[in-house]
Amino acid sequence: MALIALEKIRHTYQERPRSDADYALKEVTHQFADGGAYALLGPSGCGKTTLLNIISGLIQASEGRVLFDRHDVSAASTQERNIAQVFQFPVVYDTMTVYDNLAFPLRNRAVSEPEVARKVRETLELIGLSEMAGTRARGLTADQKQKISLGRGLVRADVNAILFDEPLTVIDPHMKWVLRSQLKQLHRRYGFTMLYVTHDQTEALTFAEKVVVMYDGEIVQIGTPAELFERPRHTFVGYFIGSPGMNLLPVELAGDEAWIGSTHVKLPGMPSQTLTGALELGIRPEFVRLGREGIAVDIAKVEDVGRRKIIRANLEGREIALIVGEDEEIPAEPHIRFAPEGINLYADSWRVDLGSQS
Ligand SMILES: Nc1ncnc2c1ncn2[C@@H]1O[C@H](COP(=O)(O)OP(=O)(O)OP(=O)(O)O)[C@@H](O)[C@H]1O
Repeated sequence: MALIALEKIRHTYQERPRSDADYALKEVTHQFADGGAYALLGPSGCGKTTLLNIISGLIQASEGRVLFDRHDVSAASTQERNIAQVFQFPVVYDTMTVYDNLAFPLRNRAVSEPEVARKVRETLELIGLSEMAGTRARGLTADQKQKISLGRGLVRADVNAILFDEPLTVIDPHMKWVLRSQLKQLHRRYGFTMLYVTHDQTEALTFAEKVVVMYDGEIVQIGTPAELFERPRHTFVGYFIGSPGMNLLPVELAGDEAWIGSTHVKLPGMPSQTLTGALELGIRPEFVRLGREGIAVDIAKVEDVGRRKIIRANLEGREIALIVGEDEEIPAEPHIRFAPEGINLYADSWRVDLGSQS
């Protein structure tokens, strides 16, 4: 396994890029620790696959360098980089048996047959295909074939990293959950460096130790699931992670008070910098309290979602989502309060340090 460093990586698919907007990746500098489990999370088109392919060597970046353990591999092929890659759709040899499909990458590297047998059996067990070792791949279902692809990625112990690009798309929901937990266990057991591309926050948050959130060709935040939830650095992270996402309300500032129309909210601290651009107060639905005191609101909608209720309230024409327990009573004259530890301030979409907060 290797430490993977990206230095000032930029990439464009256009021959004559004129501005930043022509770049699929605007500028990425980041180190993926040896043995780390990372998810690259972001909406369709934000540059996740481009970044993954630059790491694997399928694409050469227009600018910048890729280093594996401090060696410059920018010009090296995927094979030279010794990377295993699992794609969204199965890549299997139809005429081979399930066993031979998994043995193939090992035999290619002249691994001894007893070792091939040991590794293949172990991997078959992991992906739940032991019973099918002797079956030809041709007749298998799409999700069985994808399990073979996963197995082929996992069978080699000597790779520098395993890269997954939305590998569970074709797998049914229950098996998705099983495989995700198995990947996590495998990471704990063998310490592979794993990078996992997804646009699904549940997948990212359950798989990864660190989540790399991408938006419009840039990394906007790298953090643990708790950090992304508690302190989103960018409004996109607040909105994209969480269900429902963070409430974002345009505000005007007067000292340590934020004004939402004619309503004011005391901030937990004073901004430590001069602010420019549009200001927004961000608060997750989990930190909005419902009661008989505070800011008067109208309730527009109540949704029952299992053990909690999502309430959509209306404050001076702006919608605010809040989450309450399933048995919590909705007062006849509802009011809300913002828990101070949940209040964030954003200037031009970036989080402002409020002194007292971490
Ligand atoms: N081969 C290509 N030629 C031209 N443009 C491309 C090519 N591949 C990707 N792009 C563009 O680059 C941008 C980033 O695409 P990329 O596939 O990396 O995003 P993504 O986050 O992986 O999205 P998805 O989840 O839909 O795969 C998009 O605007 C896309 O249209």
